[in-house]
Amino acid sequence: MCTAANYVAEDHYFGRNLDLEYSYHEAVTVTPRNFPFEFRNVPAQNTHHALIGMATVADGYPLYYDATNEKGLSMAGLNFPGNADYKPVSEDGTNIASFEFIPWVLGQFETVAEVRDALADVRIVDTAFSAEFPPSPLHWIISDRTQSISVESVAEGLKVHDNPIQVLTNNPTFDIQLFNINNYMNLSIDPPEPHFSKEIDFDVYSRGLGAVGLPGDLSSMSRFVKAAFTKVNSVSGQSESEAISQFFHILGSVEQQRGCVRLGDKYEITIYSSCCNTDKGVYYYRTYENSQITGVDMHKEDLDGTGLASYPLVTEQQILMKN
Ligand SMILES: C[C@H](CCC(=O)NCCS(=O)(=O)O)[C@H]1CC[C@H]2[C@@H]3[C@H](O)C[C@@H]4C[C@H](O)CC[C@]4(C)[C@H]3C[C@H](O)[C@]12C
Repeated sequence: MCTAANYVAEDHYFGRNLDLEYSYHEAVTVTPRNFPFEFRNVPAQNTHHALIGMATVADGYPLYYDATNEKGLSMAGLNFPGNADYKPVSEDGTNIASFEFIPWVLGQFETVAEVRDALADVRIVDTAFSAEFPPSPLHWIISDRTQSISVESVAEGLKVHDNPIQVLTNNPTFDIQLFNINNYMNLSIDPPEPHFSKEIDFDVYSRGLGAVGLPGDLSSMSRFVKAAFTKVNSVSGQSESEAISQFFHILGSVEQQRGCVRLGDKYEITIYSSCCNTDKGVYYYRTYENSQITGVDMHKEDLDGTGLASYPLVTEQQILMKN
């Protein structure tokens, strides 16, 4: 399971939890403007926007999980098993393999509106990157400072949904996730007013009673509601430190603790949580065992270069002893 969110304080932030029971040796990876982005069925982008995000680099190619470009456009792929349906390559339209979708979008566009227009012609195709990396069943959230869309390649074709909550989790399809929010419209950050009955003397005995009924389990639909409630009600100061802290708390509201979701002999955990300041091009992350925030600044790299810069995750706990 995974959760992604888009958030605006003074600056614009985008990030995600990657929830999984294993790792693909992901690293924070900067792709500079002149790294040649090759695509299997459409022309290469030899010059493009620079990107920063989390990727597995395979055969010199950045397989991005989530990324932001230097214009602030951001995108994340989340598991969508049983629903993702990629198509065979066809003569017409723009055929983009699932593993190419993030670089193809972030390489050339600046806003969600531009992406939405371009997607009218796009087919997500079932081409594998390699035998080792077959297509993963994904759907995507694409965000800029003002709006988000969810993109789903399903049996009926490519669906582009407005995402007014600006959160994405996993199954089911996004239209159902959004409809399900209706069931929680009574939740509130304020103390509840008794509507149950005039005959009963209710006692507001605890803080937080306005949100009784907010799901706390780790299923995808529940995480969507929990992350949505936390994010849309989030209040943070405008400083970088306050905004990042708040963003990690939003993701923390739906993180996975080892032991709560069993998958055979393993447990799903939040491998990393990320928060990219898309205005400044700084990618922050924490890992399951490293609660310290680590950052990589794309503007410290040679963005006019041709080579990838990849920073393996710092996964060891950093403890500040005071005596
Ligand atoms: C599994 C990851 C998503 C995490 C997630 O949503 N888990 C929930 C599981 S579930 O809902 O409960 O089933 C996804 C996100 C990005 C994916 C990776 C990226 O797409 C980059 C490459 C793409 C290649 O085609 C496959 C390997 C891969 C390296 C992908 C492996 C895997 O599918 C990743 C890591």
